[in-house]
Parts: sequence; C-alpha cells; structure tokens
Amino acid sequence: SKPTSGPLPPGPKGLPLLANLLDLPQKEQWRTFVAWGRKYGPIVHVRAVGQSFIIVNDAHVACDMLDKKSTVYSDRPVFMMAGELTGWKDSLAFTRYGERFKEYRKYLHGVMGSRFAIEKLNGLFETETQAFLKRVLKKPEAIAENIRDTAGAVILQMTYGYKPKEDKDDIVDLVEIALRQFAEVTEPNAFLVDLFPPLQYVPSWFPGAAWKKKAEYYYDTLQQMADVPLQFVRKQMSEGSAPPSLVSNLLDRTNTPEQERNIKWAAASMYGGGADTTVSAIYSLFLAMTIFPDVQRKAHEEIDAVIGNDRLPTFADRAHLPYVEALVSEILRWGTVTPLGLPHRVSRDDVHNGFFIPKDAIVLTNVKGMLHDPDVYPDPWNFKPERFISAEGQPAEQDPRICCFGFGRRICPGLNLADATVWASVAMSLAVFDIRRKVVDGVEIVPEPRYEDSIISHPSPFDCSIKPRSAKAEALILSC
Ligand code: HEM
Repeated sequence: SKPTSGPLPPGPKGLPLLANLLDLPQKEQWRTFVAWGRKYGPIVHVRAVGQSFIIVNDAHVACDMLDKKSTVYSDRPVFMMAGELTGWKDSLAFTRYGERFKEYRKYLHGVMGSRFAIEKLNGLFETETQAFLKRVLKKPEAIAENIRDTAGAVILQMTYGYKPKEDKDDIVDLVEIALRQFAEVTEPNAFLVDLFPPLQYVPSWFPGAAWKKKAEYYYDTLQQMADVPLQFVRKQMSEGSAPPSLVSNLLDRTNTPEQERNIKWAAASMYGGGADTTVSAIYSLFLAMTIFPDVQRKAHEEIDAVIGNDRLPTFADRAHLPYVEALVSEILRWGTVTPLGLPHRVSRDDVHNGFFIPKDAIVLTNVKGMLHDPDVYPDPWNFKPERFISAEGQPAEQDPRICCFGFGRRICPGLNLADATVWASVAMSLAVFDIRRKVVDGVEIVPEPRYEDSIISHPSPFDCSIKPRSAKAEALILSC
C-alpha cells in the first residue's frame, strides 16, 4: 500500500516567529530557488507565516507530481489582493478547482483546445501578422506597442468577434488598464494583505488603507473589462450581425444565469491569460535577434532558400522551416515568459518521493530555473536554436514545452494559440525585416537581456533598429 507519511522535504530552516518569511526572496525569486535546489534537492519545503511552500526545480519531478497526480495538484491558492479584492478570482487562472473551473476550460477548449480548432484560425493569425508588419514598418520604434496591439486584435476577434480600431480603441485601452493593474497587484509580496489576510476587513477610509481604495477601484475596472465587450456581442447578436466567436457561439443557446456568468468570465480569461504572455515571447524575438545576429542570419538564409523573396511564409510552410521552428522553441526557453509558472495548491495530503506534501501547501514550479539548468541546456544563456535540432549522434535538447506552459489540469489552455501566433510572428517578421543593434556615435549598443520581475515577465525596454531587408521586402509588406 502507498505510504501515508514521511518527513517534509528539506529546505531552509525558519526563524522562530516569522517562520521563513525573511528568507523568502523579494526579487528574482527563481534564482534563490535554484540555489536552494542545489543545496536541498529537486523538492524543497519552506514555511512562511504559517503557509507551506513546495518548490520544484526539476521538470521531470514537476511532471511526476503535477501531471501524473493532477487530481491532487490542480487547485489554486487564494490571492487576497489580486483574487479576492480586485476580483480576478472570477477569471480561470484564479478559480479554485471545481465545477466552474471545468466549465471555463470546456469553453476555452472549444475555441483553441486542439490543433484542428486552431488551424481554422490560421487565416486570422496570418492577416493580423501582416497588419503587424505594416505597423512595424510605419513605426519601428514602437515595437512593444505594435506587438501588444496585434496580440490584442487576435484575442478580441477570437473571443468577441471584435476588430479594434487601428489607432485608438476604447476596449483595447480598457483591457490595457486592467492588465497593468493586474501586474501591480501580483507583484511578489507587494501587498501586506496577502501575508495577513485579516487585513481584508479593514475599511477603505481607515488611515493607511489606501491599498483598499485601490482594490475597489481596480475591481470596477475589471468588471468593465468583462462587461463592455460582452455587451458589444449582445448588441451585434440582436442586430443579427455577430461574426462567429467564442462568446457568440456560446451565447447562442439558452443559457442559465450561471452559464452566462461563466461565459463572460471564460471570455475575460482569454485576455487575461493570452495578451501579455505572447507579447512577452514576441518581444523576446526582437531582443534575441538584436543580441545574436548570427541566429538571425541563419533564419534569413533558411527563409530565403525555402520561400524565396516573392511572398511571405504561411502556415503551409511551417514543416519546411526547421530552423525557424527551433527558433520558436528557443524563444520559449531563453525568454521564459512565466518564471515560476502559476502556483498550484495541494488538495489533500500526499507523499511524493518519500516526502510528505501537506494539504493546502502551495507548489511553485521554478520554470525559469528548469529552462536554464546547465545540465539540461548546456550554455543556457546563449540563444542557440540548434540545441533543438538533432544532429548525428547528438539528440535534441529537451523541448521547453515540457514545462513552459505549466502542468496537470491547469496546463495553459492557450498553448496551441500561443504556438501558432509566435510562429507566425517569427517566420513573417524575419522574412522581411532586418533587426539590428542601434549605433550611437559609431558604436553598436548590445542590449542586456534583462527581464521584468513579475508573474508574466517581459524583456525590459531596449533599443534596436528594424528595417525592411530590401526594397522588395518593403513592397511585399505594403502589398498585403
Ligand atoms: C507564450 C505564451 C504563453 C505561455 C508561456 C503561457 C504559460 C502559461 C502557464 C505557465 C500557465 C499556468 C499553468 C499552470 O498553472 O500550471 C498558463 C495558464 C493559463 N494560460 Fe497561458 N501561456 C501562454 C499563452 C496563452 C494564451 C495565448 C492564452 C489564451 C488566449 C492563455 C491562457 C491561459 C489561461 C486562461 C490560463 C489559466 C489556466 C487555469 O488556471 O486553468 N495562455 N499559461
């Protein structure tokens, strides 16, 4: 029979009163977790203010726990500020494991859960990536904004059949504000209420409770973010002009109020989960190409040899561009989008590899550590797509998708969409653009590969120059 007890996994020892709160790093937690992993092994236990945290540093161990025992490891912790007080608890990523969770996942699966569902959207991805190339040609210095607008346009069309206006769009602006607020409330340990939940009962007029006012204000923004596009679809449906979309397909039927609520929040979860993540990956493409010109040269060569210069690549070319394919994998690895994945919560006591894993412990997967482990990825800070191409006598290194999209029943529901949109951005951008270092006073400036420290981590802003590769490339962009 299975063992039912054992010692807790090893980890840093606590201070008597605060437990390990002071040991918990505030910045770049993943680096400290790697150090703990080296000292204590792949499963580390640490306690902070009465809460057990289990930190997993090895992708295979994480799969054994979170994939294979997914009924035990698929709940989420309660986030006081971001979840309860500002209302993100209604979105899929923050929803506890249960009936609502299953219904949200079913809705999202319908629109992007299989290759087949995603292939139906290839036309949309190609058209929107063409629009992206035009935006970059016109305003190369606004690259981050251009990436963001494109990701937003794809998701709003899939989810609501809503095509944002080119220059300034009210719904895009609303979503942007809500996402910025989300980033603020999910910064590690930014709000004391996350450590001391009873603070949630402090009234907002109380001296020193400005954070509570902030939470109320952010709550309103989020409700608008979920309501406004839904009203747009309802209006279009009543006029008989709603294009197919996640929401219009689901609202078509006779829904109970609970179902309507779930449709609304499943839809809002698309934006919450999908916009910022692919944005980070595509921004990493531009960063990596600026730092590693040889990689770009090889991608250019492959595209020129396979596609030529008279047309843009399409999804039909995907299987014929192995270097571009490997480049996509290397972006997902090198530019890790979610350094610690999302936290999972343990639903019942478990024993894993002889260690006791208590119910309600929070499991943190050190995805960035896993994807930069020199034993798995030699020379991990080097951007080297070749690592994913097997050569004679040399197998390819481990696919980053083993951990970059998370685990178990919580695995990213948007992974096919992410894969397709990142591929289109890489293949089509490199077909026509030359991404170079900025030259200041005759000196090339090599950007530092720095990333912002948050749940969804973006490259810090950097300078680069983006120009069409030739007059023909420019004409190609303008003609599509
Ligand atoms: C490169 C792009 C992306 C990466 C690296 C990524 C990564 C992740 C990760 C690590 C998780 C947490 C999984 C876990 O808890 O174990 C997650 C969850 C999620 N992702 Fe993604 N994601 C990406 C793109 C997308 C896209 C395009 C969408 C949708 C349009 C999306 C929607 C979601 C949602 C809704 C969740 C919450 C799932 C749940 O809690 O059950 N993601 N993603």
